Amino acid sequence: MPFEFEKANIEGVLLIKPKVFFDERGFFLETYKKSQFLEAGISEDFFQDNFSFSKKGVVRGLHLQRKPKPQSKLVRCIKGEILDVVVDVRLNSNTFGKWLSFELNDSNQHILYVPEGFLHGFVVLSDAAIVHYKASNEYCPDCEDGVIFNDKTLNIDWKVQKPIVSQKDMLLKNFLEFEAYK
Ligand SMILES: Cc1cn([C@H]2C[C@H](O)[C@@H](COP(=O)(O)OP(=O)(O)O[C@H]3O[C@H](C)C(=O)[C@H](O)[C@H]3O)O2)c(=O)[nH]c1=O
Repeated sequence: MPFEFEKANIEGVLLIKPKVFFDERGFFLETYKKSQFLEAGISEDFFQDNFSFSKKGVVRGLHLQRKPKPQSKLVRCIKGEILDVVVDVRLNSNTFGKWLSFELNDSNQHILYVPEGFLHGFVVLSDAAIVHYKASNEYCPDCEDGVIFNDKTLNIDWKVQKPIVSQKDMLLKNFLEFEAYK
């Protein structure tokens, strides 16, 4: 089976480990397969692919889209290394406010499944990083919400000294002001 699905310590979050086929030319791997992902419980369709390039120390996030266009995501770092962060903000979740971080890089080729109802962000640990991810709904600016990356309540360890953050992300609200996802 080309994929291994590993349950993370928050219900719903999956770390997906593709099988990499090496040969004298280089390597090949599948990065998505409907039938296997369905078996693992990822039944939704993905309607948009995203691609971002970021320099060392860049933090993107913490973002989510609310209904009517919520997004689950399949996140992959195709060049370099990122620390990918997810925060459970689902109403009545017993892990509400809990966050996890995962090192995704072009060596482990790991893919992170981020369900709806999670804030998502990442920081670039390598000189630069290219991130590709699938989203289960199309971009909806009016549905966007988020929390500032360095929120004191969440106290996420981003592992970089001088994060590079967009002006937009610097204006995101604190976690205590954030309305749970329902
Ligand atoms: C997200 C998005 C953005 N844009 C446009 C809007 C802006 O003019 C420009 C940059 O957008 P933004 O600064 O929101 O990009 P990121 O900070 O990388 O946002 C992403 O950051 C974290 C990691 C996420 O998980 C989300 O997918 C997404 O919010 O691209 C689009 O045209 N389509 C889109 O789907």
